[in-house]
Amino acid sequence: MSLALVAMSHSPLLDYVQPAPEVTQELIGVFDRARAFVTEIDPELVITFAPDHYNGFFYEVMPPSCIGTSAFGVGDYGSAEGALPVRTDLAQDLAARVLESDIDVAVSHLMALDHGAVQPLETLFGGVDAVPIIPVFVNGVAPPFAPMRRMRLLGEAIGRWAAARPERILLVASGGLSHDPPVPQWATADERARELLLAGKNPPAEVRAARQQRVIDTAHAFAAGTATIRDLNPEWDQAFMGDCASGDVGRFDAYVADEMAEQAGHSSHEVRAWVAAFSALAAAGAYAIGERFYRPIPEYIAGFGVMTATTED
Ligand SMILES: O=C(O)CCC(=O)/C=C/C=C(\O)C(=O)O
Ligand SMILES: [Fe+2]
Repeated sequence: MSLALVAMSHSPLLDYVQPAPEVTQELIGVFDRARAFVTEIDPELVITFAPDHYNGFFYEVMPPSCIGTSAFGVGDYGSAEGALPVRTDLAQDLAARVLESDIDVAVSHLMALDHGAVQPLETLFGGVDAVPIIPVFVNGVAPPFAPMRRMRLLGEAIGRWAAARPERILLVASGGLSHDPPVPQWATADERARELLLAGKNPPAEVRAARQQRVIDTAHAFAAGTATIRDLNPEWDQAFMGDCASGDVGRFDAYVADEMAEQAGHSSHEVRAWVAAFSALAAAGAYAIGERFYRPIPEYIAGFGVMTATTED
């Protein structure tokens, strides 16, 4: 069966910081077009590829990737909280097939999903209950990172499984592109911050509120040109999207983790979700790009991209 894909940046700031009205209008337009694409595809199953921001995955045990057989939203930044409609039977089968193909993916029977995975579902479907999902966590914030080749191989294994299924399947990648939001780093964290990075599940409401306020304050400062985080890198973003559009997923292997952080910010590793999803699509055959939108949006601390694609029959 043919596959379809939507890859899009996310931002915790979508409902918290306002860009210029023309930018907001432009985003409303691109989200409308992405929704129309999804309506046309009418998927029966969505495979989400998304990072986590120390809400579900911690350094106590940090896998490079993980398939969820059951999941819930943590509700950060106003994203949906509570049980999510995971196709447990298919997720278990997918995990077994991926492992059989020599890819070491972790499995979670209780995966916590934050805005990274939930926001695109809400944007594309108006909520999280519209279509059953299989969530795939792709580590995009917590070094050390697996070589990008491993993300390609993971995606290809998932794509081979998906292409053989009878359901209409939509792949949704979430994250990126260049950006450097104030996600705590183990290397620079003090003892208290390290506790959160180690095992910070279910923080008290005031701790979550303080974390979120720090990100919102940084976004205001970044838009005003006074933040100390790395700049967005539109050239890097366009080159990466060009690699996604090329259909030659072997190009992803050339990305090197340290260079990515240097050139495009620490959270540029979130593009690993795009790499896995485009590689999954490519495993089902040649594909054609529909939407290709890009704009750097400092208010969202994001080089913001949206792409759609379908395999050619
Ligand atoms: O404070 C924390 O622990 C995490 C902060 C956070 O969640 C930031 C998220 C930023 C993005 O999702 C992004 O810009 O991609
Ligand atoms: Fe993120």
